[in-house]
Amino acid sequence: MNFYINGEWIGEELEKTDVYNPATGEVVDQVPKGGEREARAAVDAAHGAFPDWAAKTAYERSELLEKWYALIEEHQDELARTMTEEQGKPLKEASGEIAYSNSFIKWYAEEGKRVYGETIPASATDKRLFVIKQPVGVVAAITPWNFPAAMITRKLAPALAVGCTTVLKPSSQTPLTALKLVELAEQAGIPKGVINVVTGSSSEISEAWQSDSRVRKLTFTGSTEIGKQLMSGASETMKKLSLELGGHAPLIVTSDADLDLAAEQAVASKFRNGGQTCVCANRIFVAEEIEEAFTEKFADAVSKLVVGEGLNEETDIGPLIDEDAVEKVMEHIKDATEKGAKVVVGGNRKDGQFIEPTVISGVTDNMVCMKEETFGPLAPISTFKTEDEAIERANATPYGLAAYLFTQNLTRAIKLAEKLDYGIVGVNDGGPSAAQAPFGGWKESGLGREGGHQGIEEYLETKYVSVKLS
Ligand SMILES: NC(=O)c1ccc[n+]([C@@H]2O[C@H](COP(=O)([O-])OP(=O)(O)OC[C@H]3O[C@@H](n4cnc5c(N)ncnc54)[C@H](O)[C@@H]3O)[C@@H](O)[C@H]2O)c1
Ligand SMILES: O=C[C@H](O)CS(=O)(=O)O
Repeated sequence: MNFYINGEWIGEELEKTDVYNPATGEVVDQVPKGGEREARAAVDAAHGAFPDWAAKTAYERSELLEKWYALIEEHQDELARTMTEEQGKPLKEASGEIAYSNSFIKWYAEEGKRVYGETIPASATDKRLFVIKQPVGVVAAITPWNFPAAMITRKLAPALAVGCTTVLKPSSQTPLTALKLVELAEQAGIPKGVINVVTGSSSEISEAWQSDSRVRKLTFTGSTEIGKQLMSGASETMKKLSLELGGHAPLIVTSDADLDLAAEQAVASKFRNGGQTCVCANRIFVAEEIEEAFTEKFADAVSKLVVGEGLNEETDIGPLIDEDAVEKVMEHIKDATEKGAKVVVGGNRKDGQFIEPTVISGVTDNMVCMKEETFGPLAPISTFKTEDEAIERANATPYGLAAYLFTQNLTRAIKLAEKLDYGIVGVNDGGPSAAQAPFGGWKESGLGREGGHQGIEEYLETKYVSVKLS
């Protein structure tokens, strides 16, 4: 597949990069290896298209987003298959992600029509004070491999809804889903230059965009390490920033939790996308008096998860994205067991890039898996004696994206949720993410929000207008 700049599919003449199927190692397709020249051409296109796109009414832009939404619905199966082939997640999850990604388009097609300003009572009779909201301008978006559709529409939908134009660099490991989404945007009639996609050298492309003063917003989803680099680069031209970064979610099971629900939701949170999800439960804290009962239920459910190629209907756990990811998970397991943790389920690497869904118990905070984002199918269980201990340990991390809490006591739920230093807290809910709600992290998990009415503010500038009457 080629990439898309100013309404043209180009890149045929460029060197190509292979896109691999992580389940089989086979080459699925190739994409052009773009660089600085293509990155600048994309900004030229977006900058040129901005005035006309911003001048449309929110209703006109909404109609085009709705057409895009309808085409994605129509092509959901094809998109899901493409995602599974390039990212590895089970087809049922890929279909779910397409629907989730499309929900952002639907939500922001409407939300764009509700960008309100305000009037402010003046302190002088000959003045009128107004606040208006205007689109930021050209937006650069850089996205990760683990959610090849949702991480893109979670940015493009609000940006387009308010009149911004965009340049996008998807992960070089999973560019095909992004390119197919943009094919459908073109078919929907979204004008040339409004969406531009470049595949290729991350550093060359992002450096070109960071240094270009015409790019007024950088929105990045990925690791905290890269996010910090981009934050620094964006400061050169004072771009608005949205950073959706790494997570290290605690999942706390209190003594009065519904253990069947807690086990079910812990499996859902931990093993979605094979654990390669920023809001996955990474550390499971269980009240010591119910450790045995919870671990039995949780381990029993984990032992039933089917590992295999994502295109097989019965698969629950697909491959990890690459060899580095496999080695990281196996290192976390090795480190923990060498320090005294016990393998309750799994623990072994299978052929290729597959790892058995793994549960370890007797975990202590000196183990690497309790300090670093594992990003794979490893569930470490550690016990706690008091709620204060659980909260203190849960918060003892530079990350602050998602946290989970299981209790049947409403007062306890509210009080503990308020004490967790995280941007997202699931109470008896392992899957809180939704287009209508603000998704984002505290501390080193990021800046800004995606989703909800908060998510549209990221693409708007506020302007205060003071009128002195004659
Ligand atoms: N908070 C969230 O919403 C969220 C969502 C998904 C993933 N993540 C995080 O992303 C990470 C996994 O994704 P990943 O491996 O793709 O992350 P990554 O940071 O390695 O890459 C993310 C994107 O940045 C690009 N990139 C890599 N190096 C770059 C550089 N030097 N300059 C500019 N761009 C560069 C990559 O090509 C990719 O497109 C995990 O830490 C996960 O927690 C966070
Ligand atoms: O991996 C990160 C995604 O943002 C997770 S979610 O699908 O939005 O919950």
